[in-house]
Amino acid sequence: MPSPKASRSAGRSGGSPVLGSSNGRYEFMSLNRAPPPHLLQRQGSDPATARLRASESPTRRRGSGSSTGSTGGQGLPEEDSIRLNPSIIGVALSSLLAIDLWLSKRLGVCACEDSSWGSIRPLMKLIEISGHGIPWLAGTAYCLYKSDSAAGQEVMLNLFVALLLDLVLVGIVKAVVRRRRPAHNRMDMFATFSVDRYSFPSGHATRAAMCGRFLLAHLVLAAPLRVLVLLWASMVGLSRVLLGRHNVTDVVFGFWMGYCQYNLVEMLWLSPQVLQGLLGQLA
Ligand SMILES: CC(C)=CCC/C(C)=C/CC/C(C)=C/COP(=O)(O)O
Repeated sequence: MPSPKASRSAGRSGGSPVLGSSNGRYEFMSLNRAPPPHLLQRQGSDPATARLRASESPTRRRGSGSSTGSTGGQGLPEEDSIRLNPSIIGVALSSLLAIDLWLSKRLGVCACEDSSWGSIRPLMKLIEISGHGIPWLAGTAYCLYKSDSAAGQEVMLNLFVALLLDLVLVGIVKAVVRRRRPAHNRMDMFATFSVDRYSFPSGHATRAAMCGRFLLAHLVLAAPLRVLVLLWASMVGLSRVLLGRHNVTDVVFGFWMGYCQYNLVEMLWLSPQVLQGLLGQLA
């Protein structure tokens, strides 16, 4: 008389779904266990699964052939189940990057004058300049010089330091990641550093997010102006993709990085006492 286990196996080979039911109950396959042969056969016929399996570690591929024999189907060694995860993360990352490249190319509608939205390229370039480091540094230095209140000087000096910090941090990440700008970008940007040939993250997006938060937190602005700040920051980010300067992920990460940079600025905030010391040393 066949054992219940044997009859379940027989039922499966008779065409039950991959993660289907036997005796009316669903079964789920552990990632740590080698799949039964009938599942391997099915997976091999599915191109997506075949790609997944091809990216598995050699150890796992070796193991899947012998594990039922050597371990009696009890499972693979711990190290093998750990190695499976990076391959899944790898597939997820490559898919995200493929979507990113495809979407960014489609959205790069102002990349040159004869692009589909090429007529608004000058407007996008104006928005680009509004988020550039030089006008921000020059404007902040001017306000610092003109400010006659201690509170105003404190805010402007901290904004100036924040802008310098942003340039340094973005420069470091760009130099480490070294992601090329999109192929459809025309490198006709105003005043760039050598690291600015790299695109990850968008320096304009980090600046827009950080300065946007800074202005909202430290300037007393009426509601329409607060909305304008948010709109400006969003437009700076969007214009990077429309101009073909960046991929979408460069801008999304840039916004996140700028948001976090503002937290850092708050932590490192230069107090009036420190300021007086600094100004005293300068004088
Ligand atoms: C005083 C001083 C060191 C000024 C340097 C300002 C400068 C050249 C900033 C670079 C701004 C820039 C072109 C960033 C690149 O932005 P992405 O959004 O294209 O990454």
